Amino acid sequence: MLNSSLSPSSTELVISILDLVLKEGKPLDRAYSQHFSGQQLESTELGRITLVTGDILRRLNLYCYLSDVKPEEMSRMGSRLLNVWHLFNNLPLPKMQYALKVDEDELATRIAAAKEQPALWDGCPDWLNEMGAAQLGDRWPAERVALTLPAKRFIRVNTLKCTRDDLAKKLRNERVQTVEVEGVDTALEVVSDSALFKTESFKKGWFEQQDAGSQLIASALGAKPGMCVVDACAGAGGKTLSISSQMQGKGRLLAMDVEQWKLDNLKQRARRAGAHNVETRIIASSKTIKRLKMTADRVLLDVPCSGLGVLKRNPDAKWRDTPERLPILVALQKDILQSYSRMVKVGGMLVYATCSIMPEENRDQVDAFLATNKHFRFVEDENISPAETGFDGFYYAKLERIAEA
Ligand SMILES: C[S@@+](CC[C@H](N)C(=O)[O-])C[C@H]1O[C@@H](n2cnc3c(N)ncnc32)[C@H](O)[C@@H]1O
Repeated sequence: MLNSSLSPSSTELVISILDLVLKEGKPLDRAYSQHFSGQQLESTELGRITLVTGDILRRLNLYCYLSDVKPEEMSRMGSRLLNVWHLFNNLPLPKMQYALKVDEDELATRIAAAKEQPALWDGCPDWLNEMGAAQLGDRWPAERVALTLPAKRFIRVNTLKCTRDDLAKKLRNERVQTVEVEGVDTALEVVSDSALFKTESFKKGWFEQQDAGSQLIASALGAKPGMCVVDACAGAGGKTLSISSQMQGKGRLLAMDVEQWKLDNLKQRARRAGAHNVETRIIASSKTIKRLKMTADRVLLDVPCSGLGVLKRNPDAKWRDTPERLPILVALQKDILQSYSRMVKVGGMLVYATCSIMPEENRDQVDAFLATNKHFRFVEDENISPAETGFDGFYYAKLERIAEA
């Protein structure tokens, strides 16, 4: 947490960002770019602003309750919420020109009352608390707490260009301190407060920012040089680039998605990373998939999901989302799994993955698929738990195709 108060101008900036996210529904990353572009802010000050904004969004209902401010009232009442945030974190009040006062006795009463309500204390909306408890039972409270913590910064070494040791040394020379992540060979955790994307190492494509859990999914695919691999929900290619490294840039790696702008972004990243075996293809209709019937040694289905495993990185999502979205996503995941699994050849492997911790999107989907697709066999699965690992939350299951149909 901070060891000194925010400056008045940074406090105002936090309030404006919160207003944009909570009143106008802007995703947090876009609200940041809208407010930061054109500002001459030091990277440490940027870090402090994002830290406070992120913490407020991770426990928004708690801070709203403590300050008696509604989320949609930020522009008018946000100064009181920011004052409460400072007091709650044992910091002197920021010296804002105009700020609503806080009654400290009332605040103490509200803190005591909030401590009695675990979901409120952990910044969890009621619908999510009910869903988590229903789906995860005893495991939910620990996950709820873990999703309230700040996300760690992980990077993935691009083994097409360097080793993990080379990268750690080079970053040290650029004043970025890292530590190795146990159990994830390609990951480093960034432990200094440095501007990563301005480093030479980044410009040369030596690393990508990627959560350690996400790196585990790409390696579960077990792609090898010379194979034919399809990453069918590739997005902007976080996992595609990781897979290309595993393949040492040799063989065919087809990255597909329904959104062309994401694939365009992926192409740029692949160029910087030297991932020359990546080919992109838009999924225009079911024919795109049919044409690839039983051609792939490996297929990754990193399906669209609720994102409920990555809430510490995207805390704004839990205040925008509703429980009604889940069944729609579950139906889409089911369709994708059924239809895209056709691309796997006999003896080939399918990895189904999500960035959710909810069984309904994970093991339940896999069990339902296996019940009607006897030509696939279950190999293994893993729940990557934020509470147990400190990573974001993910799930993957590995399925082998054992017959034509
Ligand atoms: C979880 S994201 C993928 C993230 C990406 N694999 C990565 O590591 O950066 C899911 C992706 O699925 C895509 N998608 C949505 N519907 C799809 C469909 N019917 N077929 C293929 N991809 C789809 C979305 O555009 C999104 O990019």
